[in-house]
Amino acid sequence: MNIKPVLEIKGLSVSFRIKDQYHPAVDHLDLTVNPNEVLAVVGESGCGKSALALSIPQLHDMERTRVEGKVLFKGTDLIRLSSGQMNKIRGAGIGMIFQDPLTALNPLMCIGKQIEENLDYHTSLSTKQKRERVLELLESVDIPNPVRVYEQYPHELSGGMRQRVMIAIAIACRPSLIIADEPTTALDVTIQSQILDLLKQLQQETGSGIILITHDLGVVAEVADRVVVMYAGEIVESADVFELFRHPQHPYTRSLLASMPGSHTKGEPLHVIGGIVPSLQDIPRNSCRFASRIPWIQQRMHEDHPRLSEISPGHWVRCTCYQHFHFEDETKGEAAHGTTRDK
Ligand SMILES: Nc1ncnc2c1ncn2[C@@H]1O[C@H](COP(=O)(O)OP(=O)(O)OP(=O)(O)O)[C@@H](O)[C@H]1O
Repeated sequence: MNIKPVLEIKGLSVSFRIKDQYHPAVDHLDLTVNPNEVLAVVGESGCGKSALALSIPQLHDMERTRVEGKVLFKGTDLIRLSSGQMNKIRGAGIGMIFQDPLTALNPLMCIGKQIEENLDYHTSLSTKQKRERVLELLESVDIPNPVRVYEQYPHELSGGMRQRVMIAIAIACRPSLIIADEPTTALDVTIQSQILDLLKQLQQETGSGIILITHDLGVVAEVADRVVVMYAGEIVESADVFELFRHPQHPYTRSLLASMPGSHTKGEPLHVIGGIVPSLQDIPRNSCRFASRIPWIQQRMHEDHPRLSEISPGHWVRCTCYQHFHFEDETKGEAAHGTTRDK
């Protein structure tokens, strides 16, 4: 069966202006999200995940940002839409959930009215129908006592409850796509798990596609169907979640996985590859962007202008360096290079 993606991103570049020059934080990126699918985008801080997330609903400050390529939402290129056209899609076709509901919610408006605002803008429900729909939404995100919460203000709710409200707002108009940018990062582990279960359950009920941005591989393992690993503005690996966790290939993916609590042998320290994500001006644009963090791999083992190659059906990896990467070489390599790392 031919499934039509809800989101197709083609050749997307998002560049920020720094001292009158534009530097891509997302660089010629392609990805698709299908209905009924949770696509996780992972990477360390500074890899370009939020730059990507904000470019879908066109939320960048266009005074300082250049967005190029195609962002096709059910076939319509969002980059080409006017702000009026975009407003109609934002909140209706596309729902958004961000890390910090306290800044996203209006502190002066009660919860019920905030959810109703979205319905006001995108539907023609009567006042009575709107209230009923809001109570139904609060119930669907497992908020106890929806009638009371309807009247409450954001500061009266716990972090987990506020995030449930954000989810209720995001799903209010039954969007085909939900963008969740670090939705559980601010929450403690038990609540995190409940929120993720809720997202997954709602997604299964509505058939929407979710793009889940996170730095946390534990979150990925819990809910994702497919995973895209980003490094310095590029996808370095993408695969089905099981394949990625069982057969990670790119040195960056492998180091992310090896640094996950629970992934290492008992009693041994977590494995962490040294170095940091380069700043935008320092990203090497024509060679392997991860090379400087694995200096024990010789330059000739890397590709010039590395491309994504499909190494097994649906499993894509960038640069040939993955074929030469072994963790045990790291210590030898460091000795040979005289490099030291923070302990
Ligand atoms: N408005 C901006 N102006 C200039 N540079 C920016 C701007 N926003 C982000 N950047 C830079 O773009 C790169 C990607 O940032 P981005 O926030 O997308 O990363 P991220 O992976 O989402 O990290 P985090 O999880 O910390 O948000 C970083 O180098 C960041 O410093």
